[in-house]
Amino acid sequence: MVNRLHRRPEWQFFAVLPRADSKLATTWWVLLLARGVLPAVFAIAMGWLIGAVQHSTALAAPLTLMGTTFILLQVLTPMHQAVSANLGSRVSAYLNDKLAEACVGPPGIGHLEDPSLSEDLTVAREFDHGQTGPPMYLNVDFVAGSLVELVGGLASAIVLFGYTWWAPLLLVAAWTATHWLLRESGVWKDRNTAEVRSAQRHANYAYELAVGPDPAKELRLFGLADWTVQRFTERRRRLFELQYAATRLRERPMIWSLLIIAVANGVVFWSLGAAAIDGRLELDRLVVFAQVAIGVGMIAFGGLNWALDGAAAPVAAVQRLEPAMAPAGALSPGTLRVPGGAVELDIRGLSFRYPHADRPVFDGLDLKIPAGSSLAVVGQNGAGKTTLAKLLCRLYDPDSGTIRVDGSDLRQLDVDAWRGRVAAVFQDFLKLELPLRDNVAPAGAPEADIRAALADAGAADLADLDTRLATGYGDGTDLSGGQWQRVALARALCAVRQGAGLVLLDEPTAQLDVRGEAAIFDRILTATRDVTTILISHRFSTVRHADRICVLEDGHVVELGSHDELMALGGRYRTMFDLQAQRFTAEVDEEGLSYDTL
Ligand SMILES: Nc1ncnc2c1ncn2[C@@H]1O[C@H](COP(=O)(O)OP(=O)(O)OP(=O)(O)O)[C@@H](O)[C@H]1O
Repeated sequence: MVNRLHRRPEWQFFAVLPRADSKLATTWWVLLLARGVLPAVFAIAMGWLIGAVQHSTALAAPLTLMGTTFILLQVLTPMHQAVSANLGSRVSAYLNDKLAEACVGPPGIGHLEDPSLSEDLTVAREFDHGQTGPPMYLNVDFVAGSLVELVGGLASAIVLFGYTWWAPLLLVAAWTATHWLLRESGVWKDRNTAEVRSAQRHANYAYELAVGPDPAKELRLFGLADWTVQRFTERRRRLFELQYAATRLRERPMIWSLLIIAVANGVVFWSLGAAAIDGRLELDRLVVFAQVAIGVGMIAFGGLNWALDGAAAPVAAVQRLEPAMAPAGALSPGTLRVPGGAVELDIRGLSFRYPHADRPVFDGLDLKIPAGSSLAVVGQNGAGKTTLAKLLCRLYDPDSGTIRVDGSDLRQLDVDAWRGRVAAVFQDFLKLELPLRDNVAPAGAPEADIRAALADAGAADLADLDTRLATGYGDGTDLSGGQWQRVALARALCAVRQGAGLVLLDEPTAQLDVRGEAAIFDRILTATRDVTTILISHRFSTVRHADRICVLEDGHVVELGSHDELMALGGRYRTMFDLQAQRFTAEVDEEGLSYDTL
């Protein structure tokens, strides 16, 4: 029972408030309780004043109480609103931190590619985006307002006990019954179903398509602008339909609610009236009890309302994500470190399947890569080349089989220490909105190494090291696709200068022009000659320079050897090479530079 209560999103929301800011949360609760009880105090003060007038006693005390209560009612509301807005912002900041920790914390990346977590990730950002309701800084005030009503209703009920025990019980039961009867129409139920979350995610995606500068080009070019707007509108409409269905008032329970409330109030007010006529209830007490009897109705409008539902859902999503992401992105802990220099890799019986994927990418892969050698990996799209690079970086652990690094199982190595020994350029490499210097050496490196790495990548004159590589900043600039790729290459080459023993290059020259690629590739090979290099590429003009080439197919190595050996073999490699060669002719340009075409 207590556990179930703890798991409720509403509970999680209230538990987060003091964690976000304990002082503000305490102030928020104190103001909330004060605002809640003040209407009942005002009713008592009014009764007191009427009594004083009736009995001609001193008016100063009841008038002071009434005045003070009235002023407090006026003053505490804006104060509470300001505290709520502040607390809401703190809660957002707290949740953002938690979310960032949950995403960045795990050493692997399985949790970020796990489809079962992506919907919660969308809902979790609602406290900031406010796509389906008010954002957190507004919502905390709405929650406060509803709780003030709830406390007000309860305070009124307590005062009503002064009249008789059954009246408050009857009214509280009646007003609470409306909650129960209207629960099907109640917004705290059905608003965060998997269907709603999925609709929300689709709406979010459509929105990002519509506003992002990257998709903007092709959306326009392919005439998809209207389609995007339509998709966004449709998904939003679907979202609202689902929310409406979850929140619309159902007729029958509504009629029952009205009936119960009418009967309960009728009984209480009939009793109050009868007592007043019989002379059992003086006018001053009648005024107080009649006011609080009406006040009990506030219970119906307070508490579990849509604001609390909207505020609690993202909190609950963040709380769910925290424990779910850690195991999904976990890797077995290791402590070993490999000595410096080039590493030897020995892959045996490697099997791996992405979470929730129907089939494995590898199912018994064997491959040995001698220290200091270069290996090119070729194969059709989807053959598993990038996945192999991810496994070698230990972004995932294999399901079975081993990857041995200088004889040690990769799983037994200290993850951070191993990653310090690996340099990689992925197809979707990182573009940091930071100066060129930090893009080349995010963890810092001597300036001479940064400049040398840039020169090796053919980017010596690209920009000043302190130029920020991003538009949207006063001093920033953006680069072309090929220029960015040179920066990513420089980052890997700089890491080699800092002691990396394995370099993974996944289509490192895909965005370079043929001449740039030819000029740069020899320099890359020279810069990486003392380390183990794995090159993934569809460009056979670059692939042929590797010491050995391996052809991946269906998760297995189907051919392995030098360019000449594989050409002599006349198998897959030869076929792919010849196919590409037909489209190229060797050229010597006006400067006498021979493009290394096939
Ligand atoms: N995050 C993921 N979740 C599930 N499946 C994935 C994921 N990433 C890749 N895959 C699947 O794994 C297989 C191997 O993908 P991978 O990216 O390694 O191929 P690749 O050989 O690098 O392809 P390409 O030449 O197109 O870059 C593909 O079938 C792909 O659909």
